[in-house]
Amino acid sequence: MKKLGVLTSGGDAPGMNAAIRAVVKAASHYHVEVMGIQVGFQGLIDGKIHKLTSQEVEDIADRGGTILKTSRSLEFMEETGRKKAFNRLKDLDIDSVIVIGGEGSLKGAEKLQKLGINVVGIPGTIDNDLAYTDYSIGFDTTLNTVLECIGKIKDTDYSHDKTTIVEVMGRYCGDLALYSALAGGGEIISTPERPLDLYSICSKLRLRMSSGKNDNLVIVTERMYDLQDLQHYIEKKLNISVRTTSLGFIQRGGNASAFDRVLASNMGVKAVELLMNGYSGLAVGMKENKMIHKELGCVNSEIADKQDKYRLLEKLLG
Ligand SMILES: Nc1ncnc2c1ncn2[C@@H]1O[C@H](COP(=O)(O)OP(=O)(O)OP(=O)(O)O)[C@@H](O)[C@H]1O
Ligand SMILES: O=P(O)(O)OC[C@H]1O[C@](O)(CO)[C@@H](O)[C@@H]1O
Ligand SMILES: [Mg+2]
Repeated sequence: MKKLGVLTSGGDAPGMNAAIRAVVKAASHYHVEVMGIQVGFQGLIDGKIHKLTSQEVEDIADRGGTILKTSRSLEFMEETGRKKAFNRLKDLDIDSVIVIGGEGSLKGAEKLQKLGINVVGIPGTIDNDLAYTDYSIGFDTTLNTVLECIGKIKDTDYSHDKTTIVEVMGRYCGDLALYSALAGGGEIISTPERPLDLYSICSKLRLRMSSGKNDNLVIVTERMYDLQDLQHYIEKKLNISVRTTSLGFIQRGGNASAFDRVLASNMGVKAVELLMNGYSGLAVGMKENKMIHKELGCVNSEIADKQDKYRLLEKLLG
């Protein structure tokens, strides 16, 4: 490896900074120069690239967001944009790039690799929607933020005997809702993997109310319902008053959890080591507590099997 570029892309995720730190530290261990590519693939196209020093990343492991900034680049989706990005790398003699981002970013990484750059991807997204890895960087921190918020909502729900609908992020993946419920943060959940229709949500609520539980938390993944319609439907059907909270961007910020920092550190170092050993076109991940790597082409098509987790949930929620 001659010179390494690193970028963050897609939604920011807590732990991305810890991954950047690990990449820079590991590269410096092998005496490889690292260039920080600002603002994701768009910054690469625009040439926003500077040398990243060990000093610059010394104190960033805990910080949420990404010091490199990020973007969703429409231009990189086009071949002409990607060609510009490729030329920027060639001009600066950067032969290898580490892409930290979600499933979209790893698709972008695969395309960059096909242009002849050595590329390794690191999964960084709060959505945890990459099936090849048990966890992506950011998911654990966000899950903890969601649980903290839900805990607060539950206090007021209990005091007023109220039902609340809480909408969490995840794009088309229900993991944030699923794991929140597994951790005791919700009694009724609806996710893209196991969607409930309005009628079923009311039936479940009715059952809980008939057993004397009048403060109930319905946790749903974003983009599944018009929240106002859902609230009004339940209110009318069950003759109760319902509150609705969409947790929004509070979920994406905040200091990275210890888990995410350690995961990011492992992944950052592993990505550099793969490149040092001549590998390319791979994404690093974690499966059953072990670091793994897979071909970028495969990671993008793998579908997650969540059966076990949903079976566990059935036993917990009854
Ligand atoms: N098929 C693709 N080809 C080339 N580039 C892509 C492709 N899909 C996504 N990208 C690039 O990756 C960027 C980020 O993708 P996306 O918006 O899907 O976020 P993500 O990486 O999945 O992260 P998150 O879901 O956490 O926000 C896109 O804006 C685009 O620049
Ligand atoms: O920041 P934006 O572009 O509004 O994206 C929001 C999306 O990003 C995520 O926070 C992370 O992918 C999703 O959960 C959410 O759907
Ligand atoms: Mg995504």
